[in-house]
Amino acid sequence: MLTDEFGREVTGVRVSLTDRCNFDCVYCHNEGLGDTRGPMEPADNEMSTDDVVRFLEVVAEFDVEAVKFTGGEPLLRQDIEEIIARTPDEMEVSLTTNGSFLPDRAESLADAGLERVNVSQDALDPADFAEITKSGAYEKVIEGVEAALSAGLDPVKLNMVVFEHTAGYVPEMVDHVAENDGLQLQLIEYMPELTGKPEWNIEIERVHGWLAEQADEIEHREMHDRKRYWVSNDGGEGRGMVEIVDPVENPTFCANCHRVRVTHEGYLKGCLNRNDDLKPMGEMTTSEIREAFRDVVANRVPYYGEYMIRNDEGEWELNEKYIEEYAEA
Ligand SMILES: Nc1nc2c(ncn2[C@@H]2O[C@H](COP(=O)(O)OP(=O)(O)OP(=O)(O)O)[C@@H](O)[C@H]2O)c(=O)[nH]1
Ligand SMILES: C[S@@+](CC[C@H](N)C(=O)[O-])C[C@H]1O[C@@H](n2cnc3c(N)ncnc32)[C@H](O)[C@@H]1O
Ligand code: SF4
Ligand code: SF4
Repeated sequence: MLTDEFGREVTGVRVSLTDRCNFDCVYCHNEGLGDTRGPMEPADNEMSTDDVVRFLEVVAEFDVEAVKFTGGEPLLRQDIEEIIARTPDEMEVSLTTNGSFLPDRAESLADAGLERVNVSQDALDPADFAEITKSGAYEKVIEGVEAALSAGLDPVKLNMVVFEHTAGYVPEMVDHVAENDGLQLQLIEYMPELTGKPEWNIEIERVHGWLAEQADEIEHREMHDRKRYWVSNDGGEGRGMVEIVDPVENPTFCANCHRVRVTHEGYLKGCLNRNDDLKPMGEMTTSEIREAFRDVVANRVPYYGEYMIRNDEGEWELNEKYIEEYAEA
């Protein structure tokens, strides 16, 4: 297993399979790659099936235990079942999707070897949902979640970005997962770094505080040091798990980050928030990919706490000293 200079073992990879998407969510960071809008047809710049599989075979040699497929909308790729089926057996496979294609694909994805799925769902009302996602596919997403449960994917996590537009929907989403077996909720702190609009931020500590009052059990996940709250619904007959993903300005989160990313164009990327460490794998041989992966791991830094530091006024800013050293290396 490879470990970076900050003692962080790399146990997982996140592979973006496309930057195309059929939604246009107002908050979208597109895994650090900019706009998802554009043609929906397969694009020439996307990694081929074989290249994705080759990369996974290389990282399996380094004992990487898990792969997450994401995007853009990963289910716009028609070969994702093949990619999953060809993923090395020892790796856990998960997927993050907007859910709109799951009604037709959940079964084939599970048959191919998908174990679990995260579905983005920011609201329980079609009009609210449409306002955030700029999509009328609410019913498809609800059907998609049902299809994922019926296909045996476990758990099915609902991803909800908590920001100004959605903060008021948190209690009903918590009740929703408590009432429905097999569902979990991930409340994701809105990240303004790549999208602008810092005015949409809400204080995630208030959500932690509210959940701590509701919860009958609180756990810590090793990954990112995330907190998990077990909450019962209003009537007390259901119980659900709510995890908070709160990376922003959180050195503890970054200190427990164990993932390397790959862009849809096949660039290795050490951190969601950085684009200055990209390494293209396009023309590389397998042994060159091995070396490039070692390099990216060696150059990983916790984004908050090293690449970004607090200045004398207590504000976050780029650590010029670190960047100079990094540029010289
Ligand atoms: N800054 C940062 N944000 C992350 C990271 N991992 C997840 N997030 C945020 O959480 C969102 C949802 O993550 P998912 O792709 O559903 O997966 P996950 O929750 O990280 O992983 P699992 O819980 O293992 O399924 C991401 O798109 C990011 O906005 C990370 O390593 N760094
Ligand atoms: C970029 S999307 C890609 C996968 C798929 N299209 C989806 O929406 O689930 C992955 C996750 O990032 C989250 N996300 C996107 N922009 C974000 C932002 N600015 N802050 C926090 N999370 C964000 C989405 O809610 C989604 O759960
Ligand atoms: S569905 Fe996912 S990739 Fe598409 S716009 Fe929304 S968050 Fe971004
Ligand atoms: S270092 Fe921090 S910001 Fe970068 S990917 Fe890891 S957790 Fe996210």
